[in-house]
Amino acid sequence: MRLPPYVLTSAENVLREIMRFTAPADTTLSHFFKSHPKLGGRERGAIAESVYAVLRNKAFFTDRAEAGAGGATMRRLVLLGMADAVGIDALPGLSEEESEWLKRQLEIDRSLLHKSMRANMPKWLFDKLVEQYGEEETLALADALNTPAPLDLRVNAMKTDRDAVIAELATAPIVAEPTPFAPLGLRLKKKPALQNLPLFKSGAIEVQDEGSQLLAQILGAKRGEMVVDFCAGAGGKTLALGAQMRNTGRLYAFDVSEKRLSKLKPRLARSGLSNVHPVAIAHEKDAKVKRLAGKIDRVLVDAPCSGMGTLRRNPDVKWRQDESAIAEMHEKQVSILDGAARLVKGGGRLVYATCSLLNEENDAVAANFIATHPDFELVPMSKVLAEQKIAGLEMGDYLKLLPHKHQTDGFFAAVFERKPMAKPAKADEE
Ligand SMILES: C[S@@+](CC[C@H](N)C(=O)[O-])C[C@H]1O[C@@H](n2cnc3c(N)ncnc32)[C@H](O)[C@@H]1O
Repeated sequence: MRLPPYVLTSAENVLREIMRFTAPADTTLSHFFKSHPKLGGRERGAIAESVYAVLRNKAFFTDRAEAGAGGATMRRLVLLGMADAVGIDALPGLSEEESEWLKRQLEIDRSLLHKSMRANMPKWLFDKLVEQYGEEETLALADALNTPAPLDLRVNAMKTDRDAVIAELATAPIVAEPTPFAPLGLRLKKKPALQNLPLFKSGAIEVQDEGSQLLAQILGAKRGEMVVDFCAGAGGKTLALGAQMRNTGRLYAFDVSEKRLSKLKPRLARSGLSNVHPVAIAHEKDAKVKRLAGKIDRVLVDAPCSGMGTLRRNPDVKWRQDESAIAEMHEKQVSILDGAARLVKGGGRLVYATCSLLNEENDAVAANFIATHPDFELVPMSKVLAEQKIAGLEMGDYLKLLPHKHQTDGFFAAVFERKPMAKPAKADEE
């Protein structure tokens, strides 16, 4: 069935705003939908999907749209996005010329394109990835990053188990399969609205990428421990950690953003957890952090990062940043990790994690930490995965999840253990 003609104009308007790259695409889209309450579900879906298709394919689509004759470039860009998202047959009011042009563009064999255009990335990012992964793997990685992510769920083990959730979803009917690595993960075949399901309202499920679930798991938080989620944000990993601790012990959720922490509150209420303590801090050296120095069993630093591992969901991120932003991130990450490390007690663990694919934000931060913190040692990821009984992931020192290999977002993690504190000498004790 064809979409109504105003869908194309709406998509054009919102895309024009998003392509100024002054705000995240999902924020602009959600403002747009709020101010256009009459748009129906199918129309909203088509607008959002076409905008994301343009952002994923921007290098190629812009080249094609600019080369096209007649009419405005922005309309051609939207036509390419819409055709990609919903198919040419659903597009309303195309002139014969537009229809022919669109068909020709969709028939282009993209494997013959220049490599960085095929990867649909800014050149600086493509070059960085090629340096790290080589050209062939970068293209495979780019293909995966330019494909929409599946919808993953985490089952809240405090409330139910995976088999029971699969059975209840099937009555909706929603098809879900266990994720390959995370023991509480489910992957859905489609992207149904979940908010009104009793499973969601009761906190039995949360939406969470399998990679994020694994990051929380490798912290290895146990019952009764003192744990800090240093960059908790809206608490995706906090909720997983709290359940892992079986709602015992004390789990501090720190973040510098009160706004993000406030989004944790309703999720906490649904989850049934009462061991979580959200704390807004001013910065990583805040007195609230210092007060807990040397007292914490496990600290997770899910650091702010470029987010290049999440391009399947946030394709605008690659167009909104440049190389200088990555260098700034590195400095910030080093400082946050240093601040968080003070919390860890002797024998305790510190996990540094990002959703970036770039060495500067990952290996380089971990290497800097080890070089400047002789009281910590690296725990090889192969050992951590074995401890957690996570099978099927071949890792060396670090966790490196890659969309084209593991079907997760791109994630990095390093685990450090603080050496036991030296006992005070006898004379000191006396
Ligand atoms: C990758 S996000 C965290 C996502 C979250 N852990 C989750 O699973 O949903 C990084 C977070 O770090 C926070 N942040 C930035 N600077 C910080 C700092 N100096 N100390 C603590 N948190 C910080 C940001 O506000 C942001 O919420």
